[in-house]
Amino acid sequence: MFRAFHRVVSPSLRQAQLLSARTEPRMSWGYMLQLRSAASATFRLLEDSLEVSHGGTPMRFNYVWLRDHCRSASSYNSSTHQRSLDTGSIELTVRPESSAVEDDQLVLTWPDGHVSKYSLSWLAKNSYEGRKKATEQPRVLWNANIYQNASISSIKWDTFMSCDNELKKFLQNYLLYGIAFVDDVPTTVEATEEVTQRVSLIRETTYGRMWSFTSDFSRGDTAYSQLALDRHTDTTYFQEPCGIQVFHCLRHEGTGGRTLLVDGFYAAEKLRQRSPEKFELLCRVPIRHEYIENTDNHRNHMMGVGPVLNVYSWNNELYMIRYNNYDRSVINTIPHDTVQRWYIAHRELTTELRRPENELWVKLSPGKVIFIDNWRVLHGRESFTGLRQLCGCYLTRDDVLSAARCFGLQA
Ligand SMILES: C[N+](C)(C)CCCC[C@H](N)C(=O)O
Ligand SMILES: O=C(O)CCC(=O)C(=O)O
Ligand SMILES: [Fe+2]
Repeated sequence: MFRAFHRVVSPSLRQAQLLSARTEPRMSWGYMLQLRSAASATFRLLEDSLEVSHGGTPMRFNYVWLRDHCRSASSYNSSTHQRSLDTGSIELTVRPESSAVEDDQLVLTWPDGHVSKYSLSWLAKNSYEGRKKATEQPRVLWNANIYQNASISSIKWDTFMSCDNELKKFLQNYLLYGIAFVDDVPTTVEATEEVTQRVSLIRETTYGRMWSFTSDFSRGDTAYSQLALDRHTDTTYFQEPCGIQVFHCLRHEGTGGRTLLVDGFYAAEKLRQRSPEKFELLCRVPIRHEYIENTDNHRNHMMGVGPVLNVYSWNNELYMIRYNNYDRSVINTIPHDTVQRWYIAHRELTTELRRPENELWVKLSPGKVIFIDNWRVLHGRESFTGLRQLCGCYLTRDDVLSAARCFGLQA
């Protein structure tokens, strides 16, 4: 917080300070407010924005933005956390008529007399310059060793269902690693449904709400066979791929059938380090995925378009990988010279994803429910023999993240 004295620099002094300003943008009007305190900050009113220097990089706040983000009672309803102000009514050339510092707040008075107040901590937290350097979601990227050495304590059904602290612990694991387990779950579809509803809402898809399947070819997809499945993310053919995949193996009388898990972000970050331009290409080139099903009971034609790697534009942080070589459709969204470069980049990512040291193999035994971040962690399976029954569902990502945030976790 900044409880401070301030000093309004007189217009004659302003010129001098202007000249001494190093590489800062031209300040053609306004004046400087100086705050001296433990957290000292300097405010400068520039042509089109307010500049706040506080510690490191100066932060710039556009004037329309400042008016738009006014938290006064007439501009913002703090009980619904919604904006009341009509942004369309703000003059796009608006500038504060005067400014002052009172207590912990920067006070701007607009030409129509409206007064807006902003605390330094609020400005710092909401600046672009701050977000650019910050991480949206802290994660521990892993290969098999890293994950195993983390020795994450197991979460048990009983306490998970009754104790909020266990749920919080589970969500923390899930956010950090992109996978989390609940053990000792009764081996029924109903109990699996209950355990997932503790976390989020179920996302109903063409496969149903809760699904339970065996290798009976009941659907037109390789998942419904005994064949091995290479690492992939699911529902790449949705415009928004499902956020979370839940698996519970209710029974398996036979051999094989282990589950393969690979942290897609670990592999992608390796690619970013080794070949930034290949990483960048995979972020930029849109690829189509498709699911075409034409069986007696099911007719579907799904299509989703998006790059293999997705990063936030402001901080380049990865937030989604779409990787499914089975469901990837015809590439016709890029010119031929880019196609070759895309295959090279895709090959290097594939090589990373296939390194044996990155593979975490687990045998899902009845009672063990796994939650997989389908935007980050790839899954696959070993071929198997015998009767194997797997149930599970997809969850909505928004609701999982919301649950985590309500516990105060960063998500
Ligand atoms: C999970 N469940 C068996 C219901 C569906 C499997 C979907 C398989 C599809 N190829 C994909 O990867 O999205
Ligand atoms: O059978 C398995 O273990 C998983 C199959 C699969 O990839 C899926 O259902 O999405
Ligand atoms: Fe899958």
